Amino acid sequence: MKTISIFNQKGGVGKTTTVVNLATALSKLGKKILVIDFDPQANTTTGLGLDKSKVEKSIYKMFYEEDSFENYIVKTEDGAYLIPSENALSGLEVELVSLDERERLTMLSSIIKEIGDDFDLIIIDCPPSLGLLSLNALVASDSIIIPIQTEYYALEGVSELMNTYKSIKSSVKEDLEIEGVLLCMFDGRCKLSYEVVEEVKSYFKSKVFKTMIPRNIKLAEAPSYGKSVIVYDEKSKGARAYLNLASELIENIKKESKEKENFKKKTKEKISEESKDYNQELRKDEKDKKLQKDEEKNQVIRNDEKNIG
Ligand SMILES: Nc1ncnc2c1ncn2[C@@H]1O[C@H](COP(=O)(O)OP(=O)(O)OP(=O)(O)O)[C@@H](O)[C@H]1O
Ligand SMILES: [Mg+2]
Repeated sequence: MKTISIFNQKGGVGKTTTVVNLATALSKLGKKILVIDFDPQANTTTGLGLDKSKVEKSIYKMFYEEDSFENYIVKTEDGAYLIPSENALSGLEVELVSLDERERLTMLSSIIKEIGDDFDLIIIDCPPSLGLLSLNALVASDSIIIPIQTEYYALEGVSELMNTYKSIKSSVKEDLEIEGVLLCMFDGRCKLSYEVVEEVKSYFKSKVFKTMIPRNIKLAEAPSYGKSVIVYDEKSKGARAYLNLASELIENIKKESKEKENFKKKTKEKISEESKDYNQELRKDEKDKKLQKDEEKNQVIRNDEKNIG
């Protein structure tokens, strides 16, 4: 199981649209996906068909109640599972401040650990800020997907975002990875969009997903029906783009885990090779010592014989 945060402190770049549609697309491809809406705006919650004013068992409540985690998970009509949010979650930011530094950052991690290995993937929607809610989401994640809107100020705030990422990596979560950078709301008729794509690629290099999300009216309409675009209009460009992204992500994760396995295997082989060499050397050393001792003994005997003679 892997946990991925969809993160960019800039507002309106396509985080929630990506969470809702990527999660649904992955479910459609047979994966068991849990979405955690960790934004007090609760747009993912409504986008997946729930009335946020009627939510009782939200992620916010999970921080205070003793109930078992299954009771907070809802199966959405679009196929993914969801732990919903509610506006009251914004209060958590203030409440976390009173905790000690480590606990303040690891509260969501502890909750996710309880969920265990029930899902193939957990996807977290983050609020548009670098506050404690986002930091908790990053610390709880194995990797992040950074959606970037292909518009004039696309890279604005990216250095701040990268500084936050690096500071989390060097303090609490050494192995936090960038899963990929996703170009959103791409407009093929606009020259500027192509320029922004080049700019983002020269900054993030191979980390940029091959799939780009086009600006598509169906993507904007679907949330008002409480549906993902995959269910709202499966043939739309938006739906196809998120289905492609889901396949690309699955391939990347497969590749990554193969590489990790190979690395583990190679390290194991290297260790066993080294210990073999070491044992051989040890045996040779012992043999040499024994030969030397034998030689010394023989010398004593020879001397004795000489003396007797
Ligand atoms: N590819 C797209 N084509 C058309 N509209 C889009 C697309 N992606 C997102 N939108 C629309 O743009 C707006 C912002 O998108 P979204 O809510 O996903 O951004 P966000 O990063 O989650 O915002 P926030 O920072 O407020 O949480 C929404 O109205 C959404 O419907
Ligand atoms: Mg959002």
